[in-house]
Amino acid sequence: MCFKHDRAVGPLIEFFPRYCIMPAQIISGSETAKAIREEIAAEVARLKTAHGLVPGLVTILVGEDPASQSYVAAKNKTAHALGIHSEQVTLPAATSEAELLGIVADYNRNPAIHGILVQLPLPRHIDEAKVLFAIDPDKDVDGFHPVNVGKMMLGERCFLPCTPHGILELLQRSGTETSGAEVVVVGRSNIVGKPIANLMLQKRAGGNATVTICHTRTRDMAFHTRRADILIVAAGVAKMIKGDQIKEGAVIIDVGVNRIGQTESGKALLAGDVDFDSVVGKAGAITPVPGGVGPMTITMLMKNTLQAAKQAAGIE
Ligand SMILES: Nc1nc(=O)c2c([nH]1)NC[C@@H]1CN(c3ccc(C(=O)N[C@@H](CCC(=O)O)C(=O)O)cc3)C=[N+]21
Repeated sequence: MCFKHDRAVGPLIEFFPRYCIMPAQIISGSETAKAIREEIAAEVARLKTAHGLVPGLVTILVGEDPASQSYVAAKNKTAHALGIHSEQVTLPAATSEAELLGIVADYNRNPAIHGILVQLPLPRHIDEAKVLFAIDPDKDVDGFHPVNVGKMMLGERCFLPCTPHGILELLQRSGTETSGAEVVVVGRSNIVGKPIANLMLQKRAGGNATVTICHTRTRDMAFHTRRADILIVAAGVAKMIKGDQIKEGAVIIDVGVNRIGQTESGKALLAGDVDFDSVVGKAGAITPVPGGVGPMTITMLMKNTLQAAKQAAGIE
C-alpha cells in the first residue's frame, strides 16, 4: 500500500512516518541468475548425454589484482557447478604480450575449449586490443572481438557481451517494458555503456527504446537522468546517482561494483554507482549491489560458453 501520492489520504501522511512509503521493487540478480543457471545446467547435462559434449571455458588472468582474482575464481566456480569444464591460467604481471598471444593461439586450436576469456584490465605493457583481436571470434564468449561487436551492432547473431546481456535478461524477466521507453545510460565504456545503449536501441535485441548516453563531458547529467524511465548506470563512481537525480517510479539498473572499504571480518564492502538509500524510496524498481548485475554477468558467460560449444559441434 502506498500513501505517497494518494491525495485523499494526504493528511494521513502526518501520521505515517517515512517507512510507510512504498520502496522500490528489488530486482534480484542473484535470484534471476539462479534460475538461468538451472536452465544452463540442464542443457549441459543434456548435451553430455545426447552428444558426449562438455562445454569448455578457459579464463586467463595476468597479474595479481585482488578484484580480478576474485572475479576469475567466481567464474571458474560457477562453471564447475554447472558441469562446464573450466581451466584457469594465472600468469605473472611481467608476462610479455608475445607470451600471452602464444597462449591465446594455443587455446584457439584446443578442441576441448569453446570459450576463451582474458580478464581485463591487462597490465599496461600489454596492448589489450591486440590480445582481444587475437581470440578466435567463435570462442570469444566475452563478445569483445570486433567481429562480434560489429555483428552486435548490425543485429546479427553473435556472442553478446556478458554484462549488457545480463541486463537484457534482468529487464525481460522482471517484466520491464523497454519498447518506446526513455532509456538513459550513464557511462560509455566498450564493455557496458556502448553495447547496452546499442542493444536498448535495437529492434533485434528487443530494446526498441529511445536512448541517451551520458558521460564525463555531459553538461547537465541530472537533466538527462531525471527523464529516464529506465536508468542504467555504469560510470565506475561510487554512489554518484542520488534520489533527486531520478524520476519517480523509474527502473534503475546499477552496474557499479566499487570497493568502498572492508567489513570487520576483512571482506570487501561494495557499493554501486547509485546511492541506493536515497533512491530506493523513489524508484519503481532497482538492482542491488551486490546481488544485482554482477551475478548475471557471470551467468551470461556460462550461457555464451554453452552456445559456443553447441556452435562448434553444429548442434542447435
Ligand atoms: N574479460 C573480462 N570479462 C568480464 O566480464 C570482466 C572483466 N574482464 N573484467 C572485470 C569486469 C567486472 N566483472 C564482474 C563480474 C561479476 C561481478 C559479481 O559477481 N559481483 C558480485 C559481488 C562479487 C564481489 O564480492 O566482489 C555482485 O555484484 O553481487 C562483478 C564484476 C566482470 N568483468
